[in-house]
Amino acid sequence: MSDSMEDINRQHWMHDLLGSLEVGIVVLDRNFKVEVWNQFMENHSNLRPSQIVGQSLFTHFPEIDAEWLALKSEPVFNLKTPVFLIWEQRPYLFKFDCNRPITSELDYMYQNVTLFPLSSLTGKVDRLCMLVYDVTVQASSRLNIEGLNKQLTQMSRVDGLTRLFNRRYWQERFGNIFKLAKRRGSVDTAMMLDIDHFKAVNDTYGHQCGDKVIQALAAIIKDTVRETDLAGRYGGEEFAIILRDSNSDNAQEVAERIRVAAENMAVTHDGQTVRFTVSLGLAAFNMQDDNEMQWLERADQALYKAKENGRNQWVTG
Ligand SMILES: Nc1nc2c(ncn2[C@@H]2O[C@H](COP(=O)(O)OP(=O)(O)OP(=O)(O)O)[C@@H](O)[C@H]2O)c(=O)[nH]1
Repeated sequence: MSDSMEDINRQHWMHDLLGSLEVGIVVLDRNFKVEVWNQFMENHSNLRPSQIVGQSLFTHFPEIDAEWLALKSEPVFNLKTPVFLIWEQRPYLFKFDCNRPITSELDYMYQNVTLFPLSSLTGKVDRLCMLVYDVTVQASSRLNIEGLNKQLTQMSRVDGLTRLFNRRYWQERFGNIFKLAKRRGSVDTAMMLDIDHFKAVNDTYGHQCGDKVIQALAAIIKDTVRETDLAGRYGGEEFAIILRDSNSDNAQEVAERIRVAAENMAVTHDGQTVRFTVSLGLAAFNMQDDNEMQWLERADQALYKAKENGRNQWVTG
């Protein structure tokens, strides 16, 4: 075979090689004009090399931030070092559809991209090569795991029946609020509340009905407190709330709102209407408290007094 035939032959199988790679290969000049566009890129963009070669990359892909890419490519041209663009920082460079609708919930192909210099015989770098890797499967499983971890963390903090914070997590957060209050002298008020004669609800209507009453009270609490307040299920039918930036007067208003809402709430169970009331104890943060439990204890004492005084009321300790 002659040398020129050998050359053509080589070009032919090199072309096949580039075409069969499951990686995008793009060669760009310093002005981001496309010089090579392989089969992978064609398959995913629906642009044949004849439609894009010789044209600016940005004409066809306006989603690519030209300034940003120029900045990223600087070390490739000037320092002759490769640059890696990872999906965790930017999910994709080319907005290609995800072609794995069954295995992935992601809308677009996630990509890792490598940019490396192509030097001429004289060592000058006038072109860079871009390798585009489809990492949708890896990204999808990583995002799934992260999502599951978030869910697990959430589940470990929240009480299943009421969706309020459970006692363990509430206590942890309460500890931090106390430390902050001690440092800043914040105006926060602790509130303990408990359903009156709840045992009778369970005994009369059954445990399931009791659960519904607990849920109804939790809903009232969620509706009444601010997002910045800390509300948790402290025990069976006992709840604890830290009302942030609330002095005794503000807290009494909140307490009264909860008390009235509970009194007016009708829970239906097996065709029967169940009514209930709550008692509440309040204690504003006091610099003299040595620890958070002393503060909460004052709210608990106030709750005890509210029970003693006849229930369906709030008392400030
Ligand atoms: N349905 C239901 N009942 C619960 C739950 N946790 C605790 N309890 C019940 O709540 C009742 C609490 O009763 P007590 O502590 O005697 O208080 P009470 O009957 O509300 O009386 P006072 O608080 O004095 O007004 C008990 O019967 C517990 O079994 C729960 O998650 N669901």
